[in-house]
Amino acid sequence: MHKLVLLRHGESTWNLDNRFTGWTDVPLTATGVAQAQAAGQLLKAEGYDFDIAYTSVLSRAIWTLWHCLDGLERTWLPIRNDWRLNERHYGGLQGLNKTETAQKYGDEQVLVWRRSYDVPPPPLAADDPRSERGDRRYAGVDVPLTECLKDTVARVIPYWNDEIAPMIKSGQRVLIAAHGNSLRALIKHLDGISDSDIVGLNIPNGIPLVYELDADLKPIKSYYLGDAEAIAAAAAKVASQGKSA
Ligand SMILES: O=C(O)[C@H](O)COP(=O)(O)O
Repeated sequence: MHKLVLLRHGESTWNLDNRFTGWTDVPLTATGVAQAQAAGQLLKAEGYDFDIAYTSVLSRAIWTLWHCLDGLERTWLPIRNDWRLNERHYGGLQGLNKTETAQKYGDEQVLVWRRSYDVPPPPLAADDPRSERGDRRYAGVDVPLTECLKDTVARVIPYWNDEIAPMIKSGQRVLIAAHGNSLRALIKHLDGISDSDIVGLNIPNGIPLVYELDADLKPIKSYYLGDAEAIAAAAAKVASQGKSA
């Protein structure tokens, strides 16, 4: 049996402001730092240890991983960064307030943009100053102008299959610090969640999610570490972020 731990980054400044973030590179808040440290300490207290960690190329996930590894007393572990673990690209919504967007376009439209499997938000124009094209960390990458979850699945799962899954199968204990929607993409794949049911999956910030996997990496069970009520409340809060009132 293998154990895989998934961790959504701690609260970011744009989580706090309730803004669509996507590939925008925003920092953690003090709360986000504390969540990441606490996640590491909790993992340590529960007896978890790791051999390698994966994260995206976005600072909020990277710092979450660093603080978590600090809490775990494992700052020396090897880390692999890859853009394919980045948050889903939120297109022209990046930077907009989620409540204001719902007031303008309606709750239903915002739910479609946030949670539908195959409807992307409106794209950024290629010359929009918000575009990450030209950012040197993406040299050689066909930087998207928007993505639906299906597009995110199409980059996360090849990375999982080619890089992370073989590592786990070889016996390495893996920690992944990533983002709400890149983790939703991975969880959809692991748990075989349908395109319609994935709409209801919301991942709270900074709480370790453990997957127990069989030899073929099929989930045996999965669970968050920590207080179940607080975790359910945090997930419900994420779900409601795109509502007009
Ligand atoms: O990119 C963002 O805005 C968040 O990290 C995830 O947002 P969502 O829960 O609205 O998809």
